Order: sequence, then C-alpha cells, then structure tokens
Amino acid sequence: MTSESDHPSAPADDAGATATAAAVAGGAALLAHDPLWPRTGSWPVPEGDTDLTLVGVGTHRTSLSRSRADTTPAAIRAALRRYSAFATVPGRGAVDLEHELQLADAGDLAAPDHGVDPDAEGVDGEQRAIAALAALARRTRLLLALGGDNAATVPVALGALGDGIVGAGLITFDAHHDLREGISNGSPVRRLIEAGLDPRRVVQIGIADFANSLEYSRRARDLGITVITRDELLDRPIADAVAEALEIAGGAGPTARIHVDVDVDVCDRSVAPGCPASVPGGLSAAELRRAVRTVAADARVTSLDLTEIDATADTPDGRTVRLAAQLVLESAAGLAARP
Ligand SMILES: N=CN[C@@H](CCC(=O)O)C(=O)O
Repeated sequence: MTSESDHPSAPADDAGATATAAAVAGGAALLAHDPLWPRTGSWPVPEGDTDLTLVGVGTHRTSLSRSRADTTPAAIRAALRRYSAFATVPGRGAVDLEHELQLADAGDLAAPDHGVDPDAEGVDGEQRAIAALAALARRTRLLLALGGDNAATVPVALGALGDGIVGAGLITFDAHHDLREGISNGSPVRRLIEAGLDPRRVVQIGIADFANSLEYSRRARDLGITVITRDELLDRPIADAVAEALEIAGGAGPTARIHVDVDVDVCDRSVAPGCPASVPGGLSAAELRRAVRTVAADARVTSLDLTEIDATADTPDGRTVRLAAQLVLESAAGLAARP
C-alpha cells in the first residue's frame, strides 16, 4: 500500500505511458483484480457510431513554458485504469458507464502541432489533425480530446465544429484569456475568433488575477467575451456560472453547438501541479469535476478538450493526471445524464 494510492491494493507501477510520465502518473497495471470491480479505460477503437470517443492530441511544441504535454494522453489512459466506470447519475441512479454508453478510444494523432512536417502542398500537422478530428467527430456524440497543451484547442474545435464554427459557442475553463498574439498555447481563443467564432458566444470561466494582463483583459472586453473571474467564483456556485455560460454559448439557437476547452490550470496549483501555469487559489478539483459533468450533460456540447497537463512534471504523485482521468469519467457521466 502506498500513500498516493486511490485503492488500498494499488501498488505504484505502470504500463502505457512513457517511462517518466508513467512513473509520475503512478499507473495501475498491477492493480489487484476483483471480478466484481472492473477497472475502466480499456476502450475499443471506434467502429461505427459511438457516444464518446477519446483521442490524444499531444500538442506541445509551441508552448510558452517548456512542456512535454505530448506524454499526457498515454498517462491519462494509464490513470483511468485505477478507476471504475461506476457512477451515480441524477435521474438514472447507480450505473456502470461502460454498460450505458458506447465508449471508444481512437488513440493518438501523430505530431498535431502547427507548423510540423508540412507536406509538399504545405499541409502541416495541425491541418492533418483537423481533418482526422472532423472524421471522428462525425461518428460520435461527444469528441473528447486529451491534450496536449492548450494549442490543441484550435484543431479540436475546428475539426469538431467545421463550418459550423460561425454559429457555435465556446466555453473555456482556464486561468488565462488565451488571446495572445502569435501561435502558442496562449492564443487558441484569438485564433478561433479569427477563424469565424463569434466572440459574443465565448464565455471564459476562472480567469485569474496576476496571471493575465490589462491589455488582454481589455481585448476580451472589447470583443464582447463574457468573463467570469476566479474571484467572482469565490462568492458564486460553479453550477450557476456554468448555467449562464451554456445559455450564452448556446444562444445562437437550439441547434447551436458548443466546444468546451478545459485547461486544467484553472485549478488550484495544489491539485494541478502538472500544469506549468496553474496558480495558488484556483478552482478546486471538485468544482471542476462538477462543471465538466454539467457541461457534458448538455446535448449542445459536442466536443471537449482537456489541456495543459505535462505528465512528466506532475510531481509528487501524478495527481493532475489523475484529475484528468476523473474528468474523462465526469464527461461520460454527464453524457449518461442527457435526457
Ligand atoms: N492556456 C494557457 N495560457 C498560458 C500559458 C502560459 C505558459 O505556458 O506558461 C498563458 O497564456 O499565459
């Protein structure tokens, strides 16, 4: 028994991720087998239509902080095997999500960063990723992308929404505005707006003081983005903020689709040490879990990304990767709660 285990019989060992990431994530290959308590995460490759398809989008090359977020999808998969698919779903009671839903795993996209490996026609890694993600999105109710740094949000949203980006909404859970100039993990919101997203359908939840600039704050205001600050959430339940965000992001009409970007650095640094830019005073893990389950329960949400975790930096015990695994399961639980 180790102090960092979620289960008394869980030894510290791993399979799946890179050696470093797996060591930090504290994977679960040797978890004691109990036939009455199946572990989750070993999902088949998608064949036909699915309810939820996982895909790894390991962007990291344009990160402002040095990041090996490309190792994170494998680490999250390893961490998923610590947990079961059991959940109590409002209106449904106790369920096994693997019985309720078609859950699939499409594996990782190769080199999905902007500017990587352009072919003779100039088609680069990001553009190839957009095409691959579009194909996956057509066959699933919820495309769930495992980043990667926050640059992954661009190919995921563009792939999932396609031309529909013009009438779509975006909700970010993020300490940062991500409206920076250039191409990096600090610019996906600006890039999506330039690609046609209506900024009045963008809601940013968790924006942190001392982690942004006055210039980018003014840019958000001038664009008409709705900002719900971390400070405001000290006096306001997260469920209330999420309800407002869904109303604004989905406001273009009943068929409007919403992409959700979950940058885990919105969480307090004590629960998200694997995010280079997480700060003390962020959201609790419980708040983010509740928020993700709530957005996933809304049928307008058709894609979601989990970003900014560097599994190789997730010391001391892989807790950020474990939180991400829980967020995958929260997404599935939300999906199971859809009417
Ligand atoms: N989504 C994250 N945005 C941060 C990234 C900072 C970093 O990599 O250090 C930002 O713009 O500041």
